[in-house]
Amino acid sequence: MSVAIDEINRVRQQARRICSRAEVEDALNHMAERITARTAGRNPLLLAVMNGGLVPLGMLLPRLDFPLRVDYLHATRYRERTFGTDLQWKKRPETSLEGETVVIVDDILDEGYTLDAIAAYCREQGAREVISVVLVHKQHDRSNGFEADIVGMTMPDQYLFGYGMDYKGYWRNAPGIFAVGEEHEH
Ligand SMILES: O=P(O)(O)OC[C@H]1O[C@H](OP(=O)(O)OP(=O)(O)O)[C@H](O)[C@@H]1O
Ligand SMILES: Nc1nc2[nH]cnc2c(=O)[nH]1
Repeated sequence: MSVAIDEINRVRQQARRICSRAEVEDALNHMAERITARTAGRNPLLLAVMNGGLVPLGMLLPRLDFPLRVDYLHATRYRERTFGTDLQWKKRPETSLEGETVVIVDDILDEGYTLDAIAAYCREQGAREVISVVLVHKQHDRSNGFEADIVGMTMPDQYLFGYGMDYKGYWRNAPGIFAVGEEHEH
């Protein structure tokens, strides 16, 4: 998809900051404590859900001081748009999941279909336990009912970017969590 860089800059300028960098860092600290309590000593395999899971997992790793391994998978429903459709698998994890304690890490749980399908896949592959972790859980009535085990923050029903979450492929790097203005939501 080609997007005019002017639009990308405008979206950032017009966005509302929902969460500061310090607030996100604080949420990451709490998430790391909960992941540690749940999985330290179990030799877990952490899976980043690319692309958005890259940032929260990268920021969690130095906060987790026990033996663990890291792999990734790539599955996407939004594909750089602001609405989701079918889940497309681009890459399955390389590591065998048989008998593993698997920790799936993603940036956001919105309608729930992405993590639901990934957790189901991990179980089908023989994972011993599957723990899902998200930085953000968005609140609305369109959820499929899937709940993550560890949630950093809950957020209102707006299209968000920053800390892994993109706007048309951009601003995953934004230092905070921002809601795009309504004029850019679709
Ligand atoms: O709960 P859901 O409504 O299923 O949506 C959540 C998913 O949407 C985003 O991924 P996206 O498909 O945008 O791909 P990305 O990770 O490359 O941004 C996000 O990273 C989650 O994986
Ligand atoms: N960037 C981004 N990706 C999403 N995927 C599902 N919901 C969202 C959202 O609000 N922002």
